[in-house]
Amino acid sequence: MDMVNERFFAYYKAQNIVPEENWSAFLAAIRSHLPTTFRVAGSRQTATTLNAAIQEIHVPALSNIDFEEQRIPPPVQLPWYPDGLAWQFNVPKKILRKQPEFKKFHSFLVHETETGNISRQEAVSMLPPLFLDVQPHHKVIDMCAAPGSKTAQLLEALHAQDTATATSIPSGLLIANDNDHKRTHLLIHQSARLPSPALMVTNLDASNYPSIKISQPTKTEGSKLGTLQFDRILCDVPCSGDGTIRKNIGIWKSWQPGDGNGLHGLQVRILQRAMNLLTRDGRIVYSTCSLNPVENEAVIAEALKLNPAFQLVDASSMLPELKRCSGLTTWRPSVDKVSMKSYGSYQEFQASDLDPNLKAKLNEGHFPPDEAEALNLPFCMRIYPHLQDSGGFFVAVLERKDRLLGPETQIREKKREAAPSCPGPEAKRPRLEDGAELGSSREATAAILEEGPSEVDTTPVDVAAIDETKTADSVTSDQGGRTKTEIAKSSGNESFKENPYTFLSPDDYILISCIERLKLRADFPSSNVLVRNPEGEPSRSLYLANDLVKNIIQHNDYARLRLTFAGTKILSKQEGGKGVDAQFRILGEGLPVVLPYLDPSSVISGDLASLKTMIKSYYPLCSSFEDPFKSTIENKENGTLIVKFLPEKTDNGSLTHELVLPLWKSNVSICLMIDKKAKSAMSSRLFGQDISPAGRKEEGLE
Ligand SMILES: C[S@@+](CC[C@H](N)C(=O)[O-])C[C@H]1O[C@@H](n2cnc3c(N)ncnc32)[C@H](O)[C@@H]1O
Repeated sequence: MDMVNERFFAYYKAQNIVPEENWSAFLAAIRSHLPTTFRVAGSRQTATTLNAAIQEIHVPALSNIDFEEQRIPPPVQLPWYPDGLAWQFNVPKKILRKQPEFKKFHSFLVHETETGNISRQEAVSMLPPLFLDVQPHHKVIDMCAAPGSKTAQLLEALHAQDTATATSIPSGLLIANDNDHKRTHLLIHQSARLPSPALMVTNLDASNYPSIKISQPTKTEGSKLGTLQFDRILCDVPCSGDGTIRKNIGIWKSWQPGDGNGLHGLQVRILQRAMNLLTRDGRIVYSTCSLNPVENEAVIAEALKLNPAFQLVDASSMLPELKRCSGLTTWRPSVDKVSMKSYGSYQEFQASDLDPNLKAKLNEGHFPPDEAEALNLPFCMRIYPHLQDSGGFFVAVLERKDRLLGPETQIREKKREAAPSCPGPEAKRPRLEDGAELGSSREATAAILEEGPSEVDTTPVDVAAIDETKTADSVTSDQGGRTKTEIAKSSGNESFKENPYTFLSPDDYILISCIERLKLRADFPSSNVLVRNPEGEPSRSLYLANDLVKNIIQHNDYARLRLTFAGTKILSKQEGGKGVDAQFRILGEGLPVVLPYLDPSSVISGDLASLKTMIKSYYPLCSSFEDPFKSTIENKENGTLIVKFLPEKTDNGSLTHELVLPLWKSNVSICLMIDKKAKSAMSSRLFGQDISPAGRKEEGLE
C-alpha cells in the first residue's frame, strides 16, 4: 500500500501539529508497523505475580534470540505506565509463529488474554483512565464505553482493593454507557472477565444522558431523593480516528480533511453533558484517537466557553515519563477536498468565495477562539506516533474552577446547541478505536472477538442463563403492574428489549437454600441479590449488586435508563442438578465476590495432582482421584462445591498464589466449572502445556 495522502499531508502541515523539523520523523512513524502492547490486568496482587513471571521467566527466555541472522528485541515495559504493568514488543507475525520461544510467549499472551489477566490494548488507549485517577469510592461514568478496554481499566481501579482470590465490593459505581446496543453487549461479554457488583451498563445517547435519581441520607429527614453526580467522567468520544492510521492502514486511502467536521457538534454536546453531570470536586477526561484539532482543542474551547465554571488541568506532572506535546492554540479547518485550502478564522472562512453549501458545514466553534491562551489550551495533551512509537492520541483533563471553594453550587444547565444529534452530512462514520466504523457492528464484533473475549464453555456451563435476557418480549408486568411494552412506550423506548432487574426478598426460600448450602456468613448482603426476568423469580441466575447500584435500580425506571446490565452474576441454576436440595451452582466469575462471605468449612482442599485430573477430563470419576481428595469428595453431597489449592511447585511450573475454584459434584463424577479457555490458560501456567481436552484436540492429540 502506498502510504501517501496529499490531503492528509497538506492539512496537518497547515495545522502545524509538529514543528517542520519533526515532520519527517512523524511521517516515518505513521508509515511503520505499530508495536504490540499489552497491559497486565486484574487485581493488583494477581497482576504483580503475573508481571513478575513475565519479567523473570519470559523476558530472559526471549533475550538474545536471533531469527534469520537478526537479533530480535525482547518485550520492554512502557516507562510511563504505573508499576511497570504495561509492555511493548515489536516482532513480526512470522517470528511469533515460527520462533519457538516467541511462539511460546505468544500462546501465553493468547491464553492470559482469554482469561482476562492480560489486556491487549494500544498503549495510548491506556492513558485516559490513568489521568482520571479513579478510587474505589468514586461514582464513575464512561460515557462512550464500548467495546470496553478503558471500562476494564476503570473497573480495575474501582477494585484496587481486591486480592488474588477475592473481589472487594467497592462503595463506588461505574456506569458504562454506549449508544450502540450491539456494542454494549460486546462490552458486557468482555466485562464478564472482571465481575463487579458496582457495574451498570446503559445504552443511551451520551449527549442527552438523563439525570439519575438516588436516595441520599439527610441530617433531619432520614433520606430524600436527589440527583446522582459523578466524581469521575470519561468522554472517550466517537471520532474520525486518524491517530490509528498505523493500525488501520485503510485510512491512508480514505482520509479527507472534513472527516472530523461533522463530529465536532456531537463531541461538544457529549462533553457539555458530562460537565453537567459532574460533582463539584470531580474530574472529566476527554479523549480521542484523532489528531484533528477540530475534534480536540476546538471541542474543549467551545465547551469551556459555554461552561466558564470549568478549566483545563495542567497534567504535566502526571505520568512524567510520558512524552507529549502541548495542545494547539491555532488551527485551520477545511471543507475543501480539491484545493486543500484551509482557513485560520471563521471570518476568513465566511469571507471566502466558497459555495454556500460548503460554508454551512462549519460554524464558529470549529475555529480557534480569540481567548485560546486564556483557556489554557496548551494544557491539552497530544501524543504523536514518533514520540514513543505509539498511535496518535489526544487527552484533556477538566475540573471545575471552584472545586476547592465553599459549599457546592449546582451549575446552570446551559441551553444545548440545537444541532442534530447525528453528525451532519459532511461527517463520515466515526471510526471506532478497534478500527471498525460506527454502524458496522458485526465486523467490529468479529474483530474484537478474534482478539479478545473467551467463549463460554457450552459443555458443562450455563447456556440457559445466556438466553435469559432474550425473553424480553413476553408480556408480563413490573412492580407497578405495567407490561414491558407499556413501560417501554412510556419511556419513549419502544425498541428497548431488555429484562427488568428485581431484588429478591432476603426471605426468598431459594436464596436462603443457596446461602445455607454455601454456608454464607450473616454479613453476606442478601438483600442486594437480584434476578433478571420479568417475573422477578429466582428461576435461573442470581446477581449481586452493591448498595449504590441497588439504590439506582430502585429509584429509576430501568427502561428510561436503557439498563442493559447491572451487578455480577454469582449463582446459576444447574439443570443437571434436579433432585439436589440446592440446584444452584456458584459461578467462576461470582466466586471471588462470594468468597469473603464463605464459611471456611464449606471450602474443600485440593492438590495440584487432583487439579491436573480435573483439567484433563470434563467429568473425571470421583474414584479416579488419589486420597485424601478422593475421600473428601466422595463424602460430599451432590451439588456445588468450592475447592482451594495452596501454592505448590510442579515439574513445569508453579502455583504462586492461592487458587479457589468452583466444582459441581454428580453421583459418581465431578466437573470443574470454569470456561474451557480459562482451563487452557491455567494448564499452560501450572503444567507447562495445555492438557485440557480442548488443548489436546488443538495439538492433534485427540
Ligand atoms: C472511541 S469509541 C469508544 C472506545 C471505548 N472507550 C474503549 O476504550 O473501548 C466511541 C464509542 O462511542 C459510541 N458512541 C457514538 N455516539 C455516541 C453517543 N451519542 N452516545 C454514546 N455513545 C456513542 C460508539 O458506539 C463507540 O462505541
